[in-house]
Amino acid sequence: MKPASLRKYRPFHEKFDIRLPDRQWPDRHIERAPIWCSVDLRDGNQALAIPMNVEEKLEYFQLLCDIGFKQIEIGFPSASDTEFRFFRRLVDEKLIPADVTVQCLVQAREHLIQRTFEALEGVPRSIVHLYNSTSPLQRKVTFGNASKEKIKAIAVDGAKLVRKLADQVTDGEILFQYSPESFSDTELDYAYDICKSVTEIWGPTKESPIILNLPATVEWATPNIHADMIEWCCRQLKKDGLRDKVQVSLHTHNDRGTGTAATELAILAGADRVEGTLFGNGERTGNLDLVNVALNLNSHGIATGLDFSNLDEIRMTYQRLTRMAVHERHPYAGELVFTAFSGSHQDAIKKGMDLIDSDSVEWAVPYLTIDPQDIGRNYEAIIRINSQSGKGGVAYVLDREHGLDLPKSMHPEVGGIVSRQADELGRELTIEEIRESFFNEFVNRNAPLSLLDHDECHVENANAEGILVHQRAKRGNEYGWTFSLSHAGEKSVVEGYGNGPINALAHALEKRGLKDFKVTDYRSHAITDGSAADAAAYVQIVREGDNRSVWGCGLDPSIELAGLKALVSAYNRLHH
Ligand SMILES: CC(=O)SCCNC(=O)CCNC(=O)[C@H](O)C(C)(C)COP(=O)(O)OP(=O)(O)OC[C@H]1O[C@@H](n2cnc3c(N)ncnc32)[C@H](O)[C@@H]1OP(=O)(O)O
Ligand SMILES: CC(C)C(=O)C(=O)O
Ligand SMILES: [Mg+2]
Repeated sequence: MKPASLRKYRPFHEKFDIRLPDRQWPDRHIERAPIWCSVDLRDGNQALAIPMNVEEKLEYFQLLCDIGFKQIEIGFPSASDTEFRFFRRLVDEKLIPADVTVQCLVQAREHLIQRTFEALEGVPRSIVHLYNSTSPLQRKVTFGNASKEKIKAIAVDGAKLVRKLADQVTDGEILFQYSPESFSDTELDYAYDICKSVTEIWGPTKESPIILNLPATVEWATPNIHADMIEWCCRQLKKDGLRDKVQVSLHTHNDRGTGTAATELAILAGADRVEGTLFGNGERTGNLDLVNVALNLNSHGIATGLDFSNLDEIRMTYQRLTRMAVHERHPYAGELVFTAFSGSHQDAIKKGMDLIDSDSVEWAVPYLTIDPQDIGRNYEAIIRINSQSGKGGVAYVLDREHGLDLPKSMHPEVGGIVSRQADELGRELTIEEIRESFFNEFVNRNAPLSLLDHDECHVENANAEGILVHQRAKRGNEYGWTFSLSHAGEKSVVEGYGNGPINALAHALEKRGLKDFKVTDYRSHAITDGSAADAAAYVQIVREGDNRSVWGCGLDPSIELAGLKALVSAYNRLHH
């Protein structure tokens, strides 16, 4: 026997008896974006503890227009004076762009419909969105055991009144939309029957279609059931010769956390239009997040007509006006969604970003579904360093932020030191702290050994004509340098020979009895980030005896001196 806490919920198949064995949606692909309609100013606004005031709604409306929405549900003008005044401000101050259609929601009730048409005076083009609730639960609970006929009559009477008042409008075009609210738990054939009756009253044509909005007012079921319901309705419309006269619209909520999935599957099932809000604001767990669905489409190369290239700014405006927060892990918009802390993710992202930099057209960076730059995010935040981070991430930050392109075999040594520091501090390190940690440990170290000066050695030699000329001192293939050194406070000037200055310095140290190492690796590069130093050099030495290897780094405007400083740094790290 199930516990009472489970017995009170009915199994899926008892609650949703939808039979569609030859469903087509699972094998389809989304090939183009739906028509978008923002319901932020209505469904979003009605869910706020402090609904937006008129000025805030005006700013939000502008934001939606800037993003590119062409259909915007601006509110419920018959519901309150604020709603009415907001709408009139839009109309009277001519704030509605010519290519934007505003939509007004109204319950199928006479006085509210009348008032809505008063608000519509002088609007060039609008959608009157009529609704009434249809599910068995709402019929029983909200409407006191109202019969199916009675509920259908509410819709039919409302549709007739809307038709009549629209016919009297002479200064604007009125489009029609009907929602059987609570469609998601209404008997399908009954919901469709009401929709069909409303459609017949409104008499749509191919050129002037109506919108049937089929809301998942509450998300009761899995997304596949929602998709089946939508496909079933689309098929019925086709059978009745209405499919091309009706735009099928989706309006999902997110009670089970699958609003986005439900919408995407229902687009596959044939829907033409999608209603939702920015970042999914709305009743309870919210409406569909339009940003999420649109950017999902973008991530498969589908144009949406919506511009989220400055998503951070949009998010901040949204937060200010709604007083809602967007979670750090919210798809696309969250502060942390393009950030990796963990070592293996950082390693893969760094490798992917390096390849993208060089020659690729196709986005192929592990762990990142889209290029953060598409939505105005920069690469800075992609990799952040804490104790979970690895060498790849540290190298990435030093490279991206400080222009230091460390040799690969140097990464483990640097990564180990930086992530130990993060572990000790028990927190994330800032970009500056990472730089400081690297500089303190690896760069231009000058104790116990320091290089005070260096110069090329020259000698006077007689040329073929017997004239004395000044020439580089040379032994075989090796040139000579003099180095002014200080070791543990003791100064000396030593000559050294080598095929380059680094080997010559190693030779000079050998002559001073300080050489217990071999130079095993060297690389240098120009620094492109415009910092004071222009060249970076990295030298690895290995101690003869215990084989301990260390890297050092030198920074200097002269690439030659940068190399010498790198060797001195490595020496000092080995002898610290
Ligand atoms: C799923 C959705 O998001 S639907 C949109 C919901 N949005 C809003 O409600 C925001 C704006 N709403 C409002 O300001 C108000 O609710 C109004 C102005 C629309 C209506 O307010 P009121 O008339 O005071 O009533 P209230 O909202 O409490 O409605 C309850 C009554 O309306 C009835 N009702 C609801 N819809 C309908 C309808 N389409 N036809 C007839 N009666 C209806 C209910 O049965 C209930 O009747 P009862 O009082 O006899 O039990
Ligand atoms: C009014 C309707 C469309 C609604 O918001 C819903 O059903 O969720
Ligand atoms: Mg809703």
